[in-house]
Amino acid sequence: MTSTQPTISITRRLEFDSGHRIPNHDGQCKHLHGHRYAIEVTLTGEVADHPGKADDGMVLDFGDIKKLTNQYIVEQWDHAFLVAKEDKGLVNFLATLPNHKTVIMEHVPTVENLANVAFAIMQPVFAKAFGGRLQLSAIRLYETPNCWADVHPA
Ligand SMILES: Nc1nc2c(c(=O)[nH]1)N=C([C@H](O)[C@H](O)COP(=O)(O)OP(=O)(O)OP(=O)(O)O)CN2
Ligand SMILES: [Zn+2]
Repeated sequence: MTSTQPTISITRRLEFDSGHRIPNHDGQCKHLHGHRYAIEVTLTGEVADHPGKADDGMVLDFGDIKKLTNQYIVEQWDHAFLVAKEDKGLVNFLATLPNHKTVIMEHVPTVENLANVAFAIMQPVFAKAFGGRLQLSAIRLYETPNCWADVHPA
């Protein structure tokens, strides 16, 4: 039976702090620096019609988006230095710092690439959770209040 319910998108925002650099940048961003990133996770699905239940009237409890995004992204990247594997001098330097939280990325850590990685991590997580009834429809990652990248399903 096909559903008559409209789909609705909901978005949960979380923030974290990370260091990075863009090694071949022709401006300031080639230097080691950091950002307070903000990630906005948008899920699309039907609103639950479960009178009397905790999730009645929700696509998903915002707390569930927070929990999973914290687990898979924020706890991994917060107060970490995000470095491209090709940035070998820096990778080697960071490895000399005892217990330093370093995340080695496949590609240069632009906001586009980081948003792409976050989407690739979170898409299967949300596809498997909650009975497969939700779609990760967007990830928006802010590098600064003025600069961000959006990723949507292919
Ligand atoms: N397309 C991209 N361009 C740039 C990226 C990026 O990830 N993708 N990153 C940077 C720098 O890392 C930096 O984060 C952005 O610096 P900037 O342009 O200076 O942004 P601000 O918001 O700090 O700029 P204000 O001048 O203070 O408004 C560069 N480019
Ligand atoms: Zn930067």
